[in-house]
Amino acid sequence: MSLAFSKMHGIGNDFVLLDCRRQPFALDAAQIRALADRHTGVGFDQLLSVEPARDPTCAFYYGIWNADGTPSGQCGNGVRCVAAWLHRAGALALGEEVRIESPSGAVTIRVLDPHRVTVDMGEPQFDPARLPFQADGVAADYVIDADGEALRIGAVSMGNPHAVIPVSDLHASALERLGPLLSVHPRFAEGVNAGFVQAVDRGHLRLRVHERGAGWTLACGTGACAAMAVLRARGEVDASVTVDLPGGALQIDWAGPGQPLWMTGPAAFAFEGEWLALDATH
Ligand SMILES: N[C@@H](CCC[C@H](N)C(=O)O)C(=O)O
Repeated sequence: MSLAFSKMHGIGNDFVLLDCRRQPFALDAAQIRALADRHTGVGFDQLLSVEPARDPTCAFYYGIWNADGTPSGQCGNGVRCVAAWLHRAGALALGEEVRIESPSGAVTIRVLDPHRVTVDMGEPQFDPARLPFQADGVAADYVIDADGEALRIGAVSMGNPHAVIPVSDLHASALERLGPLLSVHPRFAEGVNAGFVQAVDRGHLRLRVHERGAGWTLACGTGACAAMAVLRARGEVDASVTVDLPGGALQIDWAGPGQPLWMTGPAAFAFEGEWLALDATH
């Protein structure tokens, strides 16, 4: 048996997207890892499925799995690709605002042009229990032990867990060690996406993210939302910020508590394909 797929990316964070609107998603973790293999499979940071909605107020549901086969609750670059894919499939008009359902709840999407999408990602959640992150209560920053080193981090959920670490040098060699170490830090019971952020000015950030389940990626959409939200909650950035990631830039807008956060950026098609090794993985 074979599996038809679309290969897409959002500023270099790459995806295999499956059309599961008529047949249910049926891959197990071993098959996801085989499909994710960049030498013997197709290769992706995340696998996305587009499925019928479970929530009647939403038009579709999308599932998210990391390259290591683990599920996630949210994917910022992925949801823009889902929106562009729905538009190309004729299921979403340009400019139409539609709610779609992620594993962590509904978001609202709008396709601005066939390759640019804006998304209401909901309100950032700072309660440590939402990540989950082991801490006594909500704080602007937390000190955690990373291999004997005391690190100051922010923690926020965008539907998935994020640690945000302000740094003065995004290319410091210590980050290569700290990213993988933080992603599996024991205070984050379900792992965490570790974002290292350098503030250029109040409207401009630079960011690198070591993603839970995928490693260093060229971009992380929820990571950009998380970095902006943490610095905005501290009063260090304005309500509209450009976040530069290794693969490109995202626009993040958040007025503050009680308001939704908007993420705007590109979504690109690479190719359509058919994976022929579906049965060979078992
Ligand atoms: N690349 C994504 C986030 C994907 C999921 C993440 N690795 C997790 O496990 O939560 C994005 O663009 O947000």
